[in-house]
Parts: sequence; C-alpha cells; structure tokens
Amino acid sequence: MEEMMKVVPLVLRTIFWVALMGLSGLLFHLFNRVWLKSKKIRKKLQMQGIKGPPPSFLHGNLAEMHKIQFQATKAASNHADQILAHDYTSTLFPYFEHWRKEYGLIYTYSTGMRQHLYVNQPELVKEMNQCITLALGKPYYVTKRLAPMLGNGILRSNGLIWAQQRKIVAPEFFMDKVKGMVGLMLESAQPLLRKWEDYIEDQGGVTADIQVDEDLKGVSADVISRACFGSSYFKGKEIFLKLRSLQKAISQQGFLLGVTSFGFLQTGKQKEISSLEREIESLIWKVVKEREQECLETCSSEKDLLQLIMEAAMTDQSLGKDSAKSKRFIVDNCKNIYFAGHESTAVAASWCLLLLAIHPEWQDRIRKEVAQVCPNGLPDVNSVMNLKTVTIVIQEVLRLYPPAAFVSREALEETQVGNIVIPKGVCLWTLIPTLHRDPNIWGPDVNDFRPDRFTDGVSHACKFPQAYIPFGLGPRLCLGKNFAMVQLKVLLSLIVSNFAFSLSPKYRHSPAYKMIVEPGNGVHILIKRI
Ligand code: HEM
Repeated sequence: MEEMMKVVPLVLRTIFWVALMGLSGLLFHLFNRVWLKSKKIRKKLQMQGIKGPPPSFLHGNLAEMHKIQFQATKAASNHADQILAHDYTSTLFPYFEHWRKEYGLIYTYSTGMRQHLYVNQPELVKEMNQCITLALGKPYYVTKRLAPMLGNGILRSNGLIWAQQRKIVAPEFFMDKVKGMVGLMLESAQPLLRKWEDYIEDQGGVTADIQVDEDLKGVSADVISRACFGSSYFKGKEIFLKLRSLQKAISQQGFLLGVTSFGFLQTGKQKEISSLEREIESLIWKVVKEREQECLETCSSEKDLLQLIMEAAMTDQSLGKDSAKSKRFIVDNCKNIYFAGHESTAVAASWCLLLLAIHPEWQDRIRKEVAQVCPNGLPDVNSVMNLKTVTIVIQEVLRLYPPAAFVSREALEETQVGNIVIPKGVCLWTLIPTLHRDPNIWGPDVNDFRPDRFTDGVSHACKFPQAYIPFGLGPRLCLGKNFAMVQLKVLLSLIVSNFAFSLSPKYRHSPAYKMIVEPGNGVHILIKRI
C-alpha cells in the first residue's frame, strides 16, 4: 500500500510532464509553422507597399472584425427612408468599409492564421478576374463548408476539374439555348400572375398587400426545374425543396470568416446536413435512372439540361468509364445549377420589384415598351431581345443591389496579379457592391436609381466597365448570365404589364447575407390590376 502511494504521485508527475511537453510542442509548432509562416506571407505583401490592420497572435484581426460588426449592428438604424443611399456593405460587412477608409482600395488583413487581400481597385479587380491561370481558384476554407450542397461541382471546383466541367456545362447556357427556354419561362410565370389576381380578389378586389419573395422563388425553381429536368420537373421541385433546406442549414453556420464553432455544438446540424445530402443524392439518381429507362424506350429530341449533363458524363473522356465518377459529375452539377440558377435570380427579381415600387415612372416606361415590342403583351424569343428599357432597369438594380456580394479567390500557388505577387495561400476578396457605388467610377449620382445611365451600354455608364461585375468577369464569369437576364426580362415585363405597384408600409429595409444578399424581411408591395 505504502509502495502504491509512492508510485501514484510519480505517475501523475510523469503525465503532467508529458502533457506539458506535448503542449509546448504544439505551441512551438503553432508559433513556428503557422504564425511565422503567416508573418512571412504578410511581410511579402507589406514589402510591396500593402498595409493593413495589425493582427494579434492566433486570432489575426477576428476580434476587431467582431467588434466592428457588433458596433455596426447596434448602430444600424432603420434604413427604410434611404433605400437607395444605403450601401449594404456598411451594415453587413462594416469591417471592410472601416479598413477601406483607413488603408485604401488594397489592404491585407487576417482571420486566424489565414492572410487575405482586399482588392477593390478597379485596375487590379480587372487583372484578378481576367487572370487565366489555374493557380487562382475558389478559396478552399469557404467552399469546403459548402461541399454537402455543391459536391465538387463547377461552383466550388478548381484547376483542371473546374476547366473540364466548365467546358461541358457552359454551352448549355449559350444564348441560342437560352432563347429556346423563353416558352418555359412564360409557362412558369403564369401561375404567379393568377395567384396575385386571387390575392387582389381575396383582399376586396382592388388592391392587395403582398410579400413577393417566396412567389418569385417558386417561379425560378419552376423555371430551373423545367430547364434541368424537363418532363420530370415535378420531381426536380422536390429535390430543390430539399436543397433549399440544406442551404438554410449550411448558411446558419457562419462560414464566411472561417471560424468553426465547437464540434459538439454542431453535431445536430451536421446530422441534418448529412441526411439531406444523402436524400438529395438518391432523389437525383432516381430521376437519372428513370430518364435512362425512358431513353431506352423513346428519347425525346428536345433535350433538357439533365439529359445533356448525362450525355456529357457518358462521353467525356476525362470521366472515362468510371461510373462512380460519372454519377458524382451528374449529381454535383445538377445541385450546382440549381443553387446558382434558382436563388440568385429570384432575389434579383425581389430587388427589382422593390426599386420599381418606389419608381412608378419606370413601371410606366416598361409598360409602354412591352406594349410596343411584344405581340399580345407576351414576350417571345424575338421580342425579349428588344426589351431595352427592361434591360437597363435590371442592370441598374444589379448595380445597386447585386445579390452576389463578393468575388473571391485563393492563390493556390504564388501568382502575379497586375503588379502584385500574391503569395500562396492568400485569399483575395472584391466587394461587388462597393465597386458599384464608387463615385470615382460612376459619378456623383452613384446612389440614385438612374437606369438610363446604361442606355448606351456599360462602357458609357461608368469610367471603368470592368468595375460593373454583378455576374463576375473573366474565366469564371457566371455561366447563367444570359439565362438569368432573359428570365428576369420575361418575369418583369409580365408582372409590370399586368399590375401597378407601390411599396407597402409593411416593408422594412434590412438586407441580409445568407450566402447571397437578400431583403432580410422580404419585399412587401401594394398591387392593383392595370
Ligand atoms: C441574377 C442572377 C445571378 C447572379 C447575380 C449571378 C452571379 C454570379 C457570380 C457573381 C458568380 C461568380 C463569378 C466569379 O466567381 O468570378 C457566378 C457564378 C456562376 N453562376 Fe451565376 N448568377 C446568377 C444567376 C445564375 C444562373 C441562372 C445560373 C445557372 C442557371 C448561374 C450559374 C452560375 C455558375 C455555374 C457559376 C460558376 C461559374 C464558374 O465558376 O466557372 N448563375 N454567378
């Protein structure tokens, strides 16, 4: 017994020393490998004249970012009366604004040990976006959180895999293909018109106070379901509903700053995410199998996107005969097109209705144009291309309220962008709304809603056309740009030529970031029949 009493403290002491050595080793590793490495990267940027807020050990500038965010949230007053003057970056990402005022259009900051470069100088934005090197990709720490939703599809992939996917998917969204989809866009919008007429009927027959967002999401889900899944679009809609739940679950995780909550807090959410991911995969796969069977019997000559993605998966040499790879390709790309194609277009439509509600003179101009250009007031393949007023209204809305807030890249290798050498691992961030509201680029009326600034094209609307990037720019330019623009034109011309609307007193202006920037409390308008 006495012997044992002597041994216990010895064991405890040994454990203590081993733990201490382990901890010192870890700290040494953190200090040497991680901290010194990020210090070296920072130094490389500083030596090129790039300044930024001084980071603290382990956290970088995170504490300051949270503090600035906290103060901005506290100070955020109701912007209801200054919808146009309100640049949402000042409330959603106030630290970027704070540092921009202090350090200019290019600066560096860090989150944890990760070094970032803020790039909002138009010349450098252009260089960065038009850089064709595969050494610039989507930042891994951001996209890895999106993996359950996007797999390794085109939105998150990098390098050769991305280049191959882009080659396969891009032609499906060329203007010629999109023109063929005008009919299905019209079909999808009709139920919305009937629904809003019913609202008016239900609310006394003259006007109705409605919230537009879910109805618009319904239309864009229907459009992309029809475009993607053709005859099986009902099943497509079921998939899309689940994808929306998945998006909601992921965006609750605050992935942007790359700060993880403690694992155990996330377990429930993680389980929900994994189960949704599995359900979506098996639903998509079921549709694919049914389609294969249909094709064995009679395959329609009219090919939808699913058909084209399936054919690409079968014929693309990079995927070879590996059925697992082909399956991943099909499932991931269906998921990517849904996410990219559905949410952002619907949110853009919401912002359009908001700005048109406070500018009835532009509703009048659209109405006149639709009456002149469209036979029977319905846009078709030819007339949709001639809707100039609708186009400039959409362009102006996307300038003031771009749904995608950032263009982001990571230097996968050391890369030269313009006159700056970007060390490997640095993430680059361009804030699209800030570029779109720079008075040096757009002039003193930058905060006014003035669609006619776009009458003679983007290059006449501003000093630096590459600074207008609601759809990005260069090799990673949005694949669905044509699809989104045509869909928005069809939808707006139908709504405006059937209804007149103004802003409802229920509307509260509070843009919110949920992977894209949307009206936080929805868009409420008062509508009446024309
Ligand atoms: C108003 C609606 C839309 C907006 C504002 C928008 C905006 C964007 C932006 C900013 C990017 C990133 C560009 C970059 O990282 O440089 C992007 C990428 C992409 N978008 Fe869109 N988008 C919209 C609609 C659509 C639609 C309807 C589709 C498909 C049907 C689509 C498919 C894609 C794809 C596949 C990419 C990834 C391209 C790549 O990485 O190569 N988008 N979009």
